[in-house]
Amino acid sequence: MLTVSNLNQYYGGSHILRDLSFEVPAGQVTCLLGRNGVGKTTLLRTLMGVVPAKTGTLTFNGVDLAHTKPEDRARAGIGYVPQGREIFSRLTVEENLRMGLATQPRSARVPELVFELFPVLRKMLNRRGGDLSGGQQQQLAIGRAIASNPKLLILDEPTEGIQPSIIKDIERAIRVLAGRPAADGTVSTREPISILLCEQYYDFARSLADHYLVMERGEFLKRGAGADMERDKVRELLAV
Ligand SMILES: Nc1ncnc2c1ncn2[C@@H]1O[C@H](COP(=O)(O)OP(=O)(O)OP(=O)(O)O)[C@@H](O)[C@H]1O
Repeated sequence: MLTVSNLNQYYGGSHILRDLSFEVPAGQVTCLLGRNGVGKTTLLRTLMGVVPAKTGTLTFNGVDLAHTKPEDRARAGIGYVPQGREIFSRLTVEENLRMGLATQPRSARVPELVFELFPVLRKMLNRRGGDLSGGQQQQLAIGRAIASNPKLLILDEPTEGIQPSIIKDIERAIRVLAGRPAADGTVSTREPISILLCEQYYDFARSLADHYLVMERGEFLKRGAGADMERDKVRELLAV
């Protein structure tokens, strides 16, 4: 479980994250929603240590990570799929996936799970990242994060600019990772991964969320159970 307390973040003089406290419960899907520019990406980058938090505490499974580097957080079991994917366009798919093994023992190999979730990546192992479609690159970015064997996976708008068929694949992958039953009723025997999913696509978030958080101007405007998103009129809160 990830526990965040009184987190504050600034860009220069702008107060971007305002005293945020929340939890990402183990083995569940927590969706972070909010309009453009409210601070979602800044929050995820702060959780990952890409930008250091100004104040606040952050513990992951009881370990204080607030003053650690991104690689330490990755080593602690936090995987990150950044907005815009940030794959290496000149490296092959296989080399990109192997980047995810950087925090693993030398003998580690790309887990079979990556190819089970995204079979297209196996077919394209020798292609350069830059030659893949946007949707395939998103699958590669998620695959790379899974290769690091995370206990918590943080995804920043994985559906942004992605075609519907690949959105379906990504949704299915998140379900499998979170230990939900597949369409045929089978359930993976793997330990479920906790998911923190930042999204603007309401229906996608709604279909996956155990919990939701709605952000506005660096604060949480509303939070609750995924099952209550309709009742709580979350869709209206995201409308421009
Ligand atoms: N590196 C930066 N330097 C200064 N200001 C920034 C920087 N990155 C983001 N901001 C500003 O911080 C605020 C929050 O941005 P952020 O990207 O976290 O929002 P967001 O909710 O993720 O939006 P989006 O959905 O568009 O990515 C915005 O006003 C943005 O202009």
